[in-house]
Amino acid sequence: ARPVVAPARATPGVPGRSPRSPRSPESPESPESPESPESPLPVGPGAPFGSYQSEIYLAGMTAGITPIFTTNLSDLEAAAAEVLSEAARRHLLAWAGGAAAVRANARALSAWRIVPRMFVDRAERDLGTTVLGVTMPAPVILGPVGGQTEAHPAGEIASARAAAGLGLTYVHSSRASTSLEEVAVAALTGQRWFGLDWPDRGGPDPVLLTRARVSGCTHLVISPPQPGQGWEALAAIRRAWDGPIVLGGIQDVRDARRAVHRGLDGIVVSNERGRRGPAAAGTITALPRIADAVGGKLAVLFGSGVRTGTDTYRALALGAEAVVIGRPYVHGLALGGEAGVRHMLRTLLAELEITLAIAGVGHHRDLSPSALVRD
Ligand SMILES: Cc1cc2nc3c(=O)[nH]c(=O)nc-3n(C[C@H](O)[C@H](O)[C@H](O)COP(=O)(O)O)c2cc1C
Repeated sequence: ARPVVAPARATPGVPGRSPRSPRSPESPESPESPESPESPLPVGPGAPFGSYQSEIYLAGMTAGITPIFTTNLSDLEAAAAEVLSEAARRHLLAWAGGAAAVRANARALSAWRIVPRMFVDRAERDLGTTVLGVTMPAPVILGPVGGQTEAHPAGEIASARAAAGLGLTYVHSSRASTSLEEVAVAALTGQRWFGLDWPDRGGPDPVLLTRARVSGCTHLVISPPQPGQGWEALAAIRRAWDGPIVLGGIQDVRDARRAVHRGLDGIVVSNERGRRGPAAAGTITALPRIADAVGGKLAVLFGSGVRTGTDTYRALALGAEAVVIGRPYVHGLALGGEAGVRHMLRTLLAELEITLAIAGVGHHRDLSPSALVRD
């Protein structure tokens, strides 16, 4: 069987490293090649997510087409490490020494176990949802990640196109390696939000926010203030942005309540890539209490360490309306450009749908913490 798309690319500038399996002569020129025979079956908004496994099986059986890379998302980071340069690995795999926080997140998530149900007839499953007025085919958002051309030459354009193709929302980072306008043109039909760093005293750059607006970003996702930065900038952000505003980095019930009082429309429960020092507990530990305290008053999203469909299920059961993923789609990008991001997303969504089926749940809005037990 030949691979669907050749592995992303060689690892430039790293002596002694070579891509895992070199591109064969009959492989397409680039992962973005329109001819790349990704699957004989239809893909796109409306394709049932849970059928991806049987699609992969059929494509292999009937056409000799194998998936672009592993469907075991827990192995994705290691696979991406194989094709990335040393510099890219440092930037994309362990962010600013946050490895301890990453491990704590993974440990805390995996401690929650799924409770399988029997005697529940659930033929119909629906992953669709609406978050802050945006209709989504699944509760999964691609979070802001800057500098994505380091993972793959097609960078943010590939990620935004893969998201748009599946109808998922993509958050464009203000530190992206590709401009807002280029991404808008490349992924015109996609839902796009804008990820902004907390501004300095001078307030947000009005030109940047206007460009985000004009290029089609509807919502703002802001990183939390750093030590020494006050809340004053929030009023200026409000004045400069008339759409919904989501604040990231929330880990504490009191901060979540403060976000409600300050009129924010949503929060992301996340640990800021561990930049605030190693977390004592994984971020998921804080989610149930925060969701209890402020759920219904603003949108509660979860965005730290989600790697699989099972992790997504865990976060939804513990009170998140949707999850925000970062590194996993960048690993998919490194391994196969746009097709790699699409494969990663479809694998995660298939897994989520199958996990819901195992748990006997038709829609994730019916999930509650009782759908999990703790080790
Ligand atoms: C290489 C890299 C760059 C990132 N750049 C940004 C950024 O520009 N703005 C932002 O708000 N978050 C940024 N993030 C944070 C992600 O959006 C996400 O919150 C974080 O990676 C945690 O999610 P994950 O565990 O799924 O990766 C970045 C993360 C990584 C790994």
